[in-house]
Amino acid sequence: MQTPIIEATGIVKDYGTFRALHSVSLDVGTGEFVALVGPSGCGKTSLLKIVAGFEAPTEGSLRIAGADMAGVPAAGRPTRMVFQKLALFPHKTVRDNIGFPLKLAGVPAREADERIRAMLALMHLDPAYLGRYPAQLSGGEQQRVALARALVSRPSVLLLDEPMSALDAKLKKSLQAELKNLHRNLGTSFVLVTHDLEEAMMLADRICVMRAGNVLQVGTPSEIYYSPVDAFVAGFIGDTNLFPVSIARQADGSTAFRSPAIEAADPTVPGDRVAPRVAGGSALLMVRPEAMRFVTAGAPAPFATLSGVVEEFFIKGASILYRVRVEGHAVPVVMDLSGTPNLPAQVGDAVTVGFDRADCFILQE
Ligand SMILES: Nc1ncnc2c1ncn2[C@@H]1O[C@H](COP(=O)(O)OP(=O)(O)OP(=O)(O)O)[C@@H](O)[C@H]1O
Repeated sequence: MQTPIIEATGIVKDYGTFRALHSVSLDVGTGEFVALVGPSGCGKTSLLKIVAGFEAPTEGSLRIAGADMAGVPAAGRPTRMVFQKLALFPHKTVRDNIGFPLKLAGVPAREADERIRAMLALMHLDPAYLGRYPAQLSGGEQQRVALARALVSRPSVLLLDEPMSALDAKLKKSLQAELKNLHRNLGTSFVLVTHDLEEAMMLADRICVMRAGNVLQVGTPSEIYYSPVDAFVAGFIGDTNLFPVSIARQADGSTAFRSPAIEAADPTVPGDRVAPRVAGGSALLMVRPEAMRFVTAGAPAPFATLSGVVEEFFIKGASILYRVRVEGHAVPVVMDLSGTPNLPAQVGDAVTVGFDRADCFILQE
């Protein structure tokens, strides 16, 4: 990570007797894009509001750009926040909405006009919109105006609280692309709260997974997806296979596993394919659905196999999702379609499913 712009250390937040954040620590690098994800009520918005200065932490320290933020009001911080629910002034035009922070800062009219127009162009909004009121814009356009207003004062950090959740799928896609471009071009650090995991994976340099007021894991999308710290993170970030196994750690750092459903000549995985907290005894063997394949005659033998019967399948455009019943469990298998209409298996077919050692990861139950 580059030099941190945000350093949140041991942040506790109590609302009355309810503790919403339990000693949360998170650093965000200068120019970095971090997504906060986690189930509803886990404390994402509380953390964002503490960074923005809309809530004070009960305990802990927050530094932004090296300065302690204790007692610094929201307006005095180098941060701006964009909310899920639009916070545009309904009775002000687009020009006055975007220009509002500049007016507060006493920026001369001519410079303000130039900056407002530059923001409009950056957000791909027509200058003819300057005289319109928010109600005369689509939801996506309103969010672009809200982004323009947040960015016009050139903050070091942009805080985004589910800015796209009220938009339809198509608008959402275009605004996501816009955000990615903005981030690339501006050098501003972004912290995005989102429920949409695909969005987090697509946009963020690092993802912070929270649960019940705690940070469970912070990592790149690939670390979170392929090396989750526990079964909760694994299941939260995408569909996955979690096979119950009994394990024994070996002297050389590798781990041997046993499962009645899985056949393998040498059932061991290297130490780097085991989550740090895993001890011995029972554990879960994770294999992502797209790392599983049907075993066919003549193809190289996989590391391990399971036998079952195809229960159902769904064609999802370029790929196909199979659910294979193995000893009472439905095992998801996702494969790319080869471009032919011939499917690799039909419902009711007996199949052998295989996967490679490099695609295994062992987690605590
Ligand atoms: N002002 C408040 N007073 C009392 N409790 C609050 C207040 N704000 C939030 N909470 C509680 O704190 C917890 C965390 O809320 P927060 O809004 O930070 O969660 P979240 O992860 O952003 O949730 P969501 O994804 O649903 O927006 C929740 O249980 C919520 O009910």
